[in-house]
Amino acid sequence: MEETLPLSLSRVHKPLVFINRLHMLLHFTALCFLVYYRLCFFFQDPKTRGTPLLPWFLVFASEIILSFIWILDQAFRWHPTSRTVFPERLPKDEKLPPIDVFICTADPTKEPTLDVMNTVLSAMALDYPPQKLHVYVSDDGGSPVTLNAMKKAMQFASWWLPFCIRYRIKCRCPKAYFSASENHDGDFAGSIEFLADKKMIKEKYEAFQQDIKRVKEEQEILVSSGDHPPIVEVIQDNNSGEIEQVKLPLLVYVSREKKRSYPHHFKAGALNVLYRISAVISNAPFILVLDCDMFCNDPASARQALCFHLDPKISPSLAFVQFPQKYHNISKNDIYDSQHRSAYKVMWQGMDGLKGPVLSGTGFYMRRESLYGNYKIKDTDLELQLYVGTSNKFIKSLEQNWRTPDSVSVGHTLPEEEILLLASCDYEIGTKWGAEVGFLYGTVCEDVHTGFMLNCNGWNSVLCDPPNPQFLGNSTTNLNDLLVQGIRWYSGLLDIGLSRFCPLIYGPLRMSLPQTLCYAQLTYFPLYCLPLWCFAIVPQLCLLDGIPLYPKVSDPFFFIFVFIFLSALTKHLVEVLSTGGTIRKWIVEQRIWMMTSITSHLYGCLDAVLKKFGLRKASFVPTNKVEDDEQTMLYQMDKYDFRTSNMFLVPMVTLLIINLSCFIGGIYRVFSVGDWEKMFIQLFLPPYIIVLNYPIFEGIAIRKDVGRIYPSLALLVTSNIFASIITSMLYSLLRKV
Ligand SMILES: O=c1ccn([C@@H]2O[C@H](COP(=O)(O)OP(=O)(O)O[C@H]3O[C@H](CO)[C@@H](O)[C@H](O)[C@H]3O)[C@@H](O)[C@H]2O)c(=O)[nH]1
Ligand SMILES: [Mn+2]
Repeated sequence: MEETLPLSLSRVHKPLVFINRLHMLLHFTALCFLVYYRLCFFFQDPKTRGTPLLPWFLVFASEIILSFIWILDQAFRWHPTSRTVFPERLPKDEKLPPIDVFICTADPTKEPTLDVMNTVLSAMALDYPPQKLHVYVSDDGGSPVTLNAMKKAMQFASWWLPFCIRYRIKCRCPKAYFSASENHDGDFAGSIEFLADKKMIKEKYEAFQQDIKRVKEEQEILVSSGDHPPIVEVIQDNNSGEIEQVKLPLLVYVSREKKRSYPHHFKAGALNVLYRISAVISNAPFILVLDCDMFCNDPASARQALCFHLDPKISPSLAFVQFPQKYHNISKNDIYDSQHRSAYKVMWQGMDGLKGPVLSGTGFYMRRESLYGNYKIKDTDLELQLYVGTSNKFIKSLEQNWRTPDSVSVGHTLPEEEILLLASCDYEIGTKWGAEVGFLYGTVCEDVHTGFMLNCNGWNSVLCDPPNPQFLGNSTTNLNDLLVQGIRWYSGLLDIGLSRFCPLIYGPLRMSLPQTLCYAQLTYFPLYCLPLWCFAIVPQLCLLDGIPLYPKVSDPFFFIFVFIFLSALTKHLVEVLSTGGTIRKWIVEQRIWMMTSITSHLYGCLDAVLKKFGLRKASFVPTNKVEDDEQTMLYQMDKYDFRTSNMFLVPMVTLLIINLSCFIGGIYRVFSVGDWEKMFIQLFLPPYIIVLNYPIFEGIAIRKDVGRIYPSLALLVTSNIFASIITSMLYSLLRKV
């Protein structure tokens, strides 16, 4: 009986499907009317139409781009699905497969070593047989600080793991456990023995913290963005813990070789090195990938993921199980939408109902075999060498099942030539690494690209989103980090859209239409910058000059525009509310959409285009993960922290100036001429933009705290000059053409 029970169930949200599709139909019909209205203009007699061609064309083009992205967006709402897992129905521990965990870190100055070690410890403490768990850390900084800290972490693990196991601790990231205001210590909460052990472990953790501090002080932090040799070391398990002797998972430090003259392909390159090295050490069939700032908040994720990977109905074509990214540092109103609500609460569910969610960089259990590319067992050794490189051990691993890693010499820098070969920077030259094998290169959004290609090659994925967050990361909670990270993402995403893997061309023959549209949305939504810039300038300038761009109030088409506007806003509001958000969250998301579109989307697109023409090199600046108390406080108080570069502030301030001045000028003109009926929508637009972006105005004119927009001469002069140039140039152009 037990064996026939399914390991997981999936459920389609039927009422949601109905509502979504009805909304699509209505909204789409209205869009068709809009296009009809705009097109009619071009067939009117130029003398009687009363509006110049250029502004009409610009606004129409913007509406077309918005509608295009809207259509792509609907694919996520076509077939939303969610899943439930039953890990208690899994086979016994002896029958479970081994798992390799990959953790990437790059820069100990931006990624606090203590936090990285907390991630490592939380992964080692997963609820899984320890002899079947192997944790590999990739240190792209090649820093002795990380290596030495790992040795300390291993010592602490020999206390921490037995404690977690004995008292069935739920949160096994020590930092999170000790800083939580309340812990669900379960049955043991009142036990004297537990309390004594907890006190003792807390002291050990404090000592561990001090150790890390000392390690940092002793070794001056040299982040070698330059050259360093490969180092692979298995960390010694002293097993000094006294609570109970338990076996600890294997812990391996890997710093791949770097030379300035060789491309290192950022995180994807680091993951591929781990992928090869782990293949010759443990070769586990499943791999958990974690960013260094994303700890395991619940030890159950491995078993939950196996509910899919071990399900004979799902597993043959299953590449990975993705858990949504969730964060521990989100405030109530989340003024930067740091949690990416729409992505992880709406879009991924939608993709799960198609061919599966896109790979999201961290928090996923990948099947090793799915990254082998198109290799076939019958390939000769020579062919395989051209494919995966010259390491015979690695080639052997392709055909071999997993093995227990007792053959490696623990505690030493691994002497094995072969392992160093696999971590060397020229290993991949002339092979298919990054093109067909492993994590793919060519964009800094390696996750989306790899996930897309897996889906194209026939692999599926699933989303696992249990009520208790399995992983918790650190999200960007200040404007500067948010926008800098945004540039990288949007540039990386558009890279894919502009490459030969453009989803709209590469996808349709390889996957269903809705899934193709989802990927197209992910790669093209940075194009939001074009319509948003247009809507922030063109209707406003036309208002100033009395050029109507929208139907007048008495025109039946007026209601089409009102309907589209309200329908989009209402749909968004309903989604925010139904995914646990508030009306304030809805406003915040609208605002952040505008702010990021005119800044990081724009710069991201420019970056991608320049890269396409070979005028810029790809770069991956890791996000800053050092917590700044002042910044955190501003975020918690819902105050934007405008301490960012003028590169971001100038566009915001410029557009604010244009909107304010055009509104004042426009009102004055409308009152003197009395054509408010014709200009109604254009009169509405600037105050809507200003009110929604009130924090920018407040930041310049009202706030006095550190996070305000400091009215430096450079900022004010540049913004005013930009505003004047845009106004004067466009103003005359829009009237004439
Ligand atoms: O050359 C590099 C650069 C970065 N990293 C690591 O990559 C991870 C992600 O970098 P982070 O700075 O945290 O970037 P985020 O923007 O927060 O990451 C998101 O976006 C990335 C793609 O741009 C994905 O890879 C991540 O999984 C996803 O969480 C971190 O663990 C870094 O240590 C490296 O190992 N080598
Ligand atoms: Mn990150």
